[in-house]
Amino acid sequence: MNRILHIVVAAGSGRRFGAELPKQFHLIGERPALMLAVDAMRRFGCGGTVVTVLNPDYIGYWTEVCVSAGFDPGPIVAGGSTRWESVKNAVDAYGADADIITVHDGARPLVGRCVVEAVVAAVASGAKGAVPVVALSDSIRHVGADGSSKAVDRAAYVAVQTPQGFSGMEFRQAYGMPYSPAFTDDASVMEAAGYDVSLVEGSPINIKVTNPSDIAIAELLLRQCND
Ligand SMILES: Nc1ccn([C@@H]2O[C@H](COP(=O)(O)OP(=O)(O)OP(=O)(O)O)[C@@H](O)[C@H]2O)c(=O)n1
Ligand SMILES: C[C@](O)(CO)[C@H](O)COP(=O)(O)O
Repeated sequence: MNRILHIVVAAGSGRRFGAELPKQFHLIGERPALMLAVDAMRRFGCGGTVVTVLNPDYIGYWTEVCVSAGFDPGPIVAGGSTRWESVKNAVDAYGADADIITVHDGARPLVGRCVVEAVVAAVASGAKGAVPVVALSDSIRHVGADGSSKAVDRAAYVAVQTPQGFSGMEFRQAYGMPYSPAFTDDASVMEAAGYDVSLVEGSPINIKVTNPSDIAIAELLLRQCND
């Protein structure tokens, strides 16, 4: 049987969200976004341990929120100043013997069963990495260094979501390599280490809370999911 580690990264400060309380702690309906994200990985993640990565300044706060909601926070790891460092800290602390490691944004509270299971199944079937993607619905332009822009073929691009899943051995090796500012997600870390990543179907509902208006959108989507 595969040993699975799910890492939920939630150590960001939410600069674009712009509130004093980081976005992952804001309520979506009745529960904080992070609680929904952790709960989804527990329910849909095919077993395994769910570890949450937090800024050390918020570990006490989050533990209190969980206790008063009767929610088990599970293992918590201190994050770093980049998403890459936050993931690395969790891999170093809990990933030594995991066959499959997934990483999910604590700011994606609405991830559903189909997406999580598709990611885990792809890795369990031999993919070194699997990422959920969705088609783009806006037109896309390439912007040059001089500010000029040119339309590009949007069919050649997809938008990437989380959770992203990986074979444990290769993931540990990839996260043993030096940091690059080009790493925007875990698939880019794996690719830099020479591994191919497979695509699975994501979901338009699996949005990342990034700007304040995303809270209202997430609440509407959550209500729709529960109807
Ligand atoms: N040092 C960091 C930075 C980000 N994250 C997490 O990675 C996910 C995706 O990052 P993003 O949406 O960029 O969150 P923030 O970094 O908080 O937002 P911003 O870039 O607007 O500051 C979030 O769940 C965030 O908490 C993390 O664990 N550690
Ligand atoms: C990991 C991610 O959510 C995949 O789309 C995304 O790359 C995070 O980007 P951010 O700039 O840290 O929000």
